[in-house]
Amino acid sequence: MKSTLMTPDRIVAAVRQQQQRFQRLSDATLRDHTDELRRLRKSQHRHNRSISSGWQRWKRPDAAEPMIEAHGLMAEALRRTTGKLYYDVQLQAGWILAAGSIAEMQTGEGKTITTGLPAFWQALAGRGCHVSTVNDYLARRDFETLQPTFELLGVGVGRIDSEMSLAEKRQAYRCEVTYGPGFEFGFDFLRDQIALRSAPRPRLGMRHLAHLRGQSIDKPHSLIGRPLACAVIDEADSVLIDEANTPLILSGQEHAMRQASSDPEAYRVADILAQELQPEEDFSLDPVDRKISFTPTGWFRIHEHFAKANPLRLARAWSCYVENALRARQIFRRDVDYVVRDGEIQIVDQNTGRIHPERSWRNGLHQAVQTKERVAVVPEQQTQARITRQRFIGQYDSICGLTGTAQAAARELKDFYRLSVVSVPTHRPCHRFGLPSRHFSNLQTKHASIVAEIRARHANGGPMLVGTRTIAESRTLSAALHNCGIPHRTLNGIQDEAEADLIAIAGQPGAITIATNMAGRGTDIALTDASRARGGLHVIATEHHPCARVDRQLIGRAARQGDPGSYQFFVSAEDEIFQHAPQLAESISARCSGAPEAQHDFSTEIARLQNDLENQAYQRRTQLTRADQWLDRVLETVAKEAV
Ligand SMILES: Nc1ncnc2c1ncn2[C@@H]1O[C@H](COP(=O)(O)OP(=O)(O)OP(=O)(O)O)[C@@H](O)[C@H]1O
Repeated sequence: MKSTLMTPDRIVAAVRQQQQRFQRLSDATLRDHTDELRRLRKSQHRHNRSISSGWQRWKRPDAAEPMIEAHGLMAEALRRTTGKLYYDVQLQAGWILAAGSIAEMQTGEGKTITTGLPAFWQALAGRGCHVSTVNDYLARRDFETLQPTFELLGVGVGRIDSEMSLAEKRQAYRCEVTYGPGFEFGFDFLRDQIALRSAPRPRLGMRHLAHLRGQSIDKPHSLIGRPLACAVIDEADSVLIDEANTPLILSGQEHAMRQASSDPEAYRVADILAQELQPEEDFSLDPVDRKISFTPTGWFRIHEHFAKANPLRLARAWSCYVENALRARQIFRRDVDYVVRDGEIQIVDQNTGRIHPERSWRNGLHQAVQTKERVAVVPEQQTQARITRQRFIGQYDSICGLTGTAQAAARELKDFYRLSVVSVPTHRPCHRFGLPSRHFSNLQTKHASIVAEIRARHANGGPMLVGTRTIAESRTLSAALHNCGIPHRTLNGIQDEAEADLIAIAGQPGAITIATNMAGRGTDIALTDASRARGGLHVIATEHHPCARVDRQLIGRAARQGDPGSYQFFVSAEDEIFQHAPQLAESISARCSGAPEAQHDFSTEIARLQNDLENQAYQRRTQLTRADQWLDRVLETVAKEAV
């Protein structure tokens, strides 16, 4: 007997059929259809039938019908507003997402417009849908792309960013679809938790009484968002996996803390001592875990010095000041971990390459770095609320996501978020061409070879993207190109030009763009016919990232949508990744003896190293989750005992 379940082909054919039907209707009639679907979705939700319960459920034709109609409407609205027709693979991915799974779509396959399909479907349920991206730039770009489409269908759409006032944000959250960077949704959630905590509690039994009367107890007026219903997460592996180790922390200044810890003299004295302490003799340094351990001699010197620190107002043990000062001097590097701008220390996010002026390190470390850099020491901030990303994501009733690099993280997505990954084929065959990696003994020879390579390729006139790990390296290469008179542009967060303007010209013939990880994910470099004819975008990756997915995202800037494109890695034994594998660094150096470049390919060994590092990171995240779950159980027990 033939199966009646909806297969990807049937789904696509059914959506196309709906779209054809809608093509004959006016914009106003499309809005009427949206209203009808809205009523249906809301009533389904009231009867608790509509929450995504997995991909399989939506393969049943009866369940699938409203979703097919919704996707047909969205497809027609997209055509009218942007002139684009969803590709079959995008409709398949939209379906996977709307059914609550992760869709793996290769880089450049058009995830931006695909997010519109699940967002529209979820918005119809009337509880708000967040479309979460990794940064402000992508949130704005994606919002601007789909705003006219949603508006044509009469769906309210808004956007949040960290610069907005609370009133502007409240307005954006009232919309049916809200775009924003994932971390900002998290911070607003924390702000609301603080507001709820400080609001007067209703008297015992009032909530129950109000419920019986069909009333609701008013929430504090200061709330920014509304209960978290659904999130469509772009670059899902970055948000759900890579950032899972970094909790969201909302800080503020409190009087007592300010009094105790803002004494710049304490940081200054600690900084002087940190410069006197000797490695090995007084302390040892673990660059991988970024930890300092003091030797007995070191402890003696710290306590000896304490006499000088004694009259100062200290917020914590004196040794913590010295340890922070040492970490600031030995581990935290300017133009790598932070930049100094406008008289401030501004943190660089190591995953995204973006600079975050609003962030600060905690427990006195930020002040230690300020002291080292001789900028004004600002009062220490105190944690007001914190939440791990996993716990925050768990607050949504349903989530789905998409990324070009999901399969490599499939086990973790299943274990931690109960999300399945479904791979979607590419729209056109991919023509990305990888050149053999090149290996050097030291940074200097590697940089010289990169410059020589750029110069040689520049003659051909194809556009180039040079992806660096750090701002410092982007500056080094930029200076070298400048000395050779090779015109180029730099995208590293401290450039003068606007990011969108730089991206807009990066695909033109002869364009050379040196960029940190800022351009590593989500960035769409559009080619011209002339640059296609010269082989498309060529990506030079100047270093391997510990996480292979990040490397794949970078090379995924080339050869998108069936365009030609190529990439090549340049590796040196002094690259940061080899801090985790000194023997491998030695092997590379040994193979270079007598020559600047190794005549051996180390790609397999490097892939193995990345795999090991990913496993270690996975273990760390598992521990964090277990600690979180343990905390949940403790809180639950305490709450039960209190009743
Ligand atoms: N259906 C379509 N018709 C025409 N052009 C499309 C279509 N879908 C996507 N594009 C174009 O393809 C390019 C890549 O799209 P987009 O940046 O959304 O890809 P992506 O999958 O998000 O990439 P990344 O993996 O790098 O984040 C864009 O220029 C976009 O306009």
